[in-house]
Amino acid sequence: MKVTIIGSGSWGTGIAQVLADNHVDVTMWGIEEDQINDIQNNHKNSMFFKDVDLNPNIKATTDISVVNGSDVVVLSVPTIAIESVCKQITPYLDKKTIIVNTSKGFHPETNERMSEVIRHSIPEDKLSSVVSLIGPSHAEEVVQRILTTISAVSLNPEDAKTIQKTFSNEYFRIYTGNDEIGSEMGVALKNSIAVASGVLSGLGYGDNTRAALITRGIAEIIRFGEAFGGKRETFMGLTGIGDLIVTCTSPHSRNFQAGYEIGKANTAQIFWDTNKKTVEGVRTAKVVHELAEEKGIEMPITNEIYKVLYEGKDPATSAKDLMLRQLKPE
Ligand SMILES: NC(=O)C1=CN([C@@H]2O[C@H](COP(=O)(O)OP(=O)(O)OC[C@H]3O[C@@H](n4cnc5c(N)ncnc54)[C@H](O)[C@@H]3O)[C@@H](O)[C@H]2O)C=CC1
Ligand SMILES: O=C(CO)COP(=O)(O)O
Repeated sequence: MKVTIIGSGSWGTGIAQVLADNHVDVTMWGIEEDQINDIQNNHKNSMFFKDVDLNPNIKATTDISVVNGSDVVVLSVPTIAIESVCKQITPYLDKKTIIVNTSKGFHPETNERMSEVIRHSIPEDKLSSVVSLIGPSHAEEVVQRILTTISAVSLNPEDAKTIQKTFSNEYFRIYTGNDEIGSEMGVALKNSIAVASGVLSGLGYGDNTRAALITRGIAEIIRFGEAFGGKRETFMGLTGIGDLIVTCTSPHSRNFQAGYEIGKANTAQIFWDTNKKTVEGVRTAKVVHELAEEKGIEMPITNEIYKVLYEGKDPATSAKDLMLRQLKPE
């Protein structure tokens, strides 16, 4: 089995570590020469994981023709880059290939889910199917082989099983699923709630507040996901509540970190002025706000985060407004 990983960032490196540990022939492709050289020559990706030794069998290159002959191609770039990397790899796909999506969010203009974007960007004769490999998994922990479970979700059950077998080992356990809509909605929407979790911590609120946010957050994720065809039970699994918990509670989460700085400063301007990291929940809040308005879905937390990020509302007022909304039964 030959696997190529597109993207040499944080999650691509986590995935490569798992595959190399499983004795899979794995090569990372990336555009950042420093990172690629670091991985190939020093077996490190120091930009993201200073003190972590990578499996020395991970190969890395800036030559896109490495995609040739791959049985599986894993896409580990931010959602804004998915369509363009699909177009870049297409000439080098020489058979029906399983494309593994690991990105969490929506297309920046069409608002499509990631599997939809990939199916629209890669011709049918080069695509076996799309498998979304998603769930609660901070790369910082996976590279250190900390026990992790996530899901291989696909409309093609055979390809989902292939990915399950290829990635599973004693520290990385993969379940399979077929609710593509519910799973991809769950992992996308949790990022905006994680920004809100960081904001609340930055404002100085505590554990009661976070528990309230996670509980009411999953309620609005379910309302939104069901309206688009996701199954309710999916949101109770790894790609729903599982990913919501890890992102809302972990200091590793860049969504949480971004929210924390916004809460501490009591303004999102600090984010727009300084952020250089991949923070998917910010754009997702905009997409979800727009789609929810169109469909008339009640999304109070996401809407407040949208107002903080895009309308200059101060987070302290947002938090109070959420508490003082019309009272209702749970
Ligand atoms: N970091 C994590 O723990 C996890 C991240 N994810 C998801 O994975 C996706 C990628 O995130 P990270 O790896 O964390 O981001 P990152 O910022 O650490 O790395 C992104 C990589 O994509 C590359 N890239 C960006 N635009 C590109 C383009 N046009 N062509 C080629 N390469 C390009 C960058 O050079 C970089 O190597 C996101 O959607 C994120 O939500 C999912 C699970 C865990
Ligand atoms: O999706 C993730 C963990 O499951 C990573 O979260 P962040 O993008 O917030 O770091």
